[in-house]
Amino acid sequence: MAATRRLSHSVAVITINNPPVNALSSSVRHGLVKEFGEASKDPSVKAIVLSGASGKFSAGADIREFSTSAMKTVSLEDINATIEASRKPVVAAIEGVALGGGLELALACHYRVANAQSRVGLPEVLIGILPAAGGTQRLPRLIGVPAALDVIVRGRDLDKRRLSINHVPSNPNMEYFLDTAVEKAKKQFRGAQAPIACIEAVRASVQKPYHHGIEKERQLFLSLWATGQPQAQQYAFFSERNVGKWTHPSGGRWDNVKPKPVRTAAVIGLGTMGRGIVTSLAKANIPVIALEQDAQQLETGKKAVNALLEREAEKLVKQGLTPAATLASVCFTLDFAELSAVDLVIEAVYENMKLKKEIFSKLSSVCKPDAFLCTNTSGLDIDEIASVTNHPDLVIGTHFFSPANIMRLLEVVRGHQTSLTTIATAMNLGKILGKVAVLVGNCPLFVGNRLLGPYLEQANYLLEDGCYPEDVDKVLEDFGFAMGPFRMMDLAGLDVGWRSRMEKGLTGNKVPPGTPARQRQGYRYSPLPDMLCEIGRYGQKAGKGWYQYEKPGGRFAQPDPWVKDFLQKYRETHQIRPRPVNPELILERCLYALINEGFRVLEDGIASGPEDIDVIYNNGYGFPKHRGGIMYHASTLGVAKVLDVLDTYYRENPDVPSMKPAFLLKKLAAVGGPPLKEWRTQVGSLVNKL
Ligand SMILES: CCCCCCCC/C=C\C/C=C/C(=O)SCCNC(=O)CCNC(=O)[C@H](O)C(C)(C)COP(=O)(O)OP(=O)(O)OC[C@H]1O[C@@H](n2cnc3c(N)ncnc32)[C@H](O)[C@@H]1OP(=O)(O)O
Repeated sequence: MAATRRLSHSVAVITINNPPVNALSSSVRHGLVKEFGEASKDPSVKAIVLSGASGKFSAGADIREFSTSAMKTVSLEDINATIEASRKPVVAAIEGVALGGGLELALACHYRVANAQSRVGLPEVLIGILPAAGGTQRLPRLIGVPAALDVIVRGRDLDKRRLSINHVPSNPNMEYFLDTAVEKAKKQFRGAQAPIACIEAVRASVQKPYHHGIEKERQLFLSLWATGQPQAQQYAFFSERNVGKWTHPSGGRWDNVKPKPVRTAAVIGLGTMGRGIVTSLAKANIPVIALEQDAQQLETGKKAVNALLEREAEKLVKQGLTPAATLASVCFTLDFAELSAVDLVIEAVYENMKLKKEIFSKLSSVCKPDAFLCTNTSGLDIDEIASVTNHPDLVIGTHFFSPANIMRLLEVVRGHQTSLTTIATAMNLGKILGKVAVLVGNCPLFVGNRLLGPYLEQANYLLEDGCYPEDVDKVLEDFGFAMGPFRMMDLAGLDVGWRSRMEKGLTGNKVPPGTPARQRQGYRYSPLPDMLCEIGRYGQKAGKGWYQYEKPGGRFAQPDPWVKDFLQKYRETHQIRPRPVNPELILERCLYALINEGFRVLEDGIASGPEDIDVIYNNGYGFPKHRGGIMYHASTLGVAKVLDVLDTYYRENPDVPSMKPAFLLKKLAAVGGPPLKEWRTQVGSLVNKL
């Protein structure tokens, strides 16, 4: 786990060896104590070098040990204190990664040398804790409080090499500076405790001698641990890694099916999604052909892609890096024939089955026979799209999230005939693009958007019952969501859902005459969003929706007196007596709707485990990571409680079928509410559609 070798006569090199990332597990820590003790005692050793095997210094504490008694054995800070106190010079030789406890170890050394490619940082805050092995005390002493806060509170990597691009630390009014940082972190991280604890620990480095600071750091760690947030965030961390390990009932798996290389790609359609996808491919150095249907749209798309690439380049330059992606790696065309040699195509035209089928049929005749054909649909049937091609086994859904060059989530949707190689290639492409790819089954709206349905339905019912959009949004944003449902609808555009409801005959002229306004097929229905669309209130892009904005396309949502008046009149028309709905109830109704649909997705075999749903919702829909995810949250509430609340609601509202408790939820409650990691086994007995 840690071994020493001698260089020349006098230098001892201690190497941490714990594949794959040299995490500082209990046995590594014991190894370090032993090797360091021996090197210190050996009179022939004049200097000690600490390094990591396989080109990685260390990714920090072993996160899997946090919930175990192994944490209580020899502490990293004790090791750090011993290293720092050494009379012999100790040098950290950093390669690859020095993250978290790995960097704290390096900070305790007397000198640090790093190769130019190393990633150095304190990402503890991202898994709900703080750097509690002296990091919050030593880093401010090394680089000053403002720079240290930036690294510790945001979990950012330290700038690679070019110190000249850093601001000179200046702190005339430290208390005010730190108080402001706390206020900012509260707003930015919405309920996450780790960033606040990080700031308080750094405050201790300013106010107190080192050993007091270290004590404070430890106390803060322990109180953070008691909040449950670290456990939730660490679950989210491992879930993101687990979803890459996809499996298929036929026995195909991530580790026994080889992806094909994607050397060239094409994107069809240069609307918002297409532009982002082209940029994402170009950033990953994949030459891409971008196709539009007419010269004007092609030119507009080209300008937009250029602007996105420039923005990406600016970001890299600010970090002291050299941008690789340029417009030169993108070829713009109107001619399908130019797609004849590409390895993979991503269709990103608007959501219309007829159009998508026309495109796929054309692709099937112009592309080479082994080209992978992906559709960026956000919910249409992959099998129907595949049915018009010669090779339905090469067709797969790649559902990107907007803006596609920034959002990390990629839902990879497998059709019934999609081959294992196609799955492996799409999942691998996600990785190459720097995304977290989750394999899901084919059902209307897939996983993420399917869950949105019952959630938005409840949000609309809350307006009918007496709430206003800002009341509902506030509750969900206070819970930690990046955005409440109404701000989210305004951002996405209300017309998207409206068009889909018109196609389904839920609104517009296909609704049978005599249908009650608030009912469809005997079930409760809220026509509120349709009514907004009918008068052009499509959301942000129209300058008005559930809120009003400073201008069309404006971003600053303001409660709109018109909406208040509209809702009051609506309630009067339908003789609804408004009643106060307390925040707990708002939260419960929206969250439980999400959770229940999550259980249905699992029982339908559309997602292979609760972690998959959580990764999708955390990364695509702004669910707060410090709460783990929707399904993780359900497990902390307890399935019995969730079932009880849903049961009560459904008994009182039998016309809202989305709240009828899922079969799997009942099954889990019946077997005593096993821990989340055992849920897959319960799902296993149900039909797997993946
Ligand atoms: C009880 C109270 C006592 C109070 C005292 C408290 C003492 C606290 C002590 C010290 C504080 C220090 C805390 C920490 O150091 S926390 C850890 C901080 N480090 C991180 O968050 C880094 C996390 N890892 C990564 O970002 C990446 O994994 C990477 C950049 C290192 C490598 O990325 P990549 O090459 O893409 O590989 P993967 O992400 O897929 O990872 C490979 C493999 O390794 C596992 N893994 C990664 N990091 C860790 C880790 N720190 N601990 C355990 N396991 C880790 C990862 O899960 C993958 O595993 P696999 O899926 O099984 O292959």
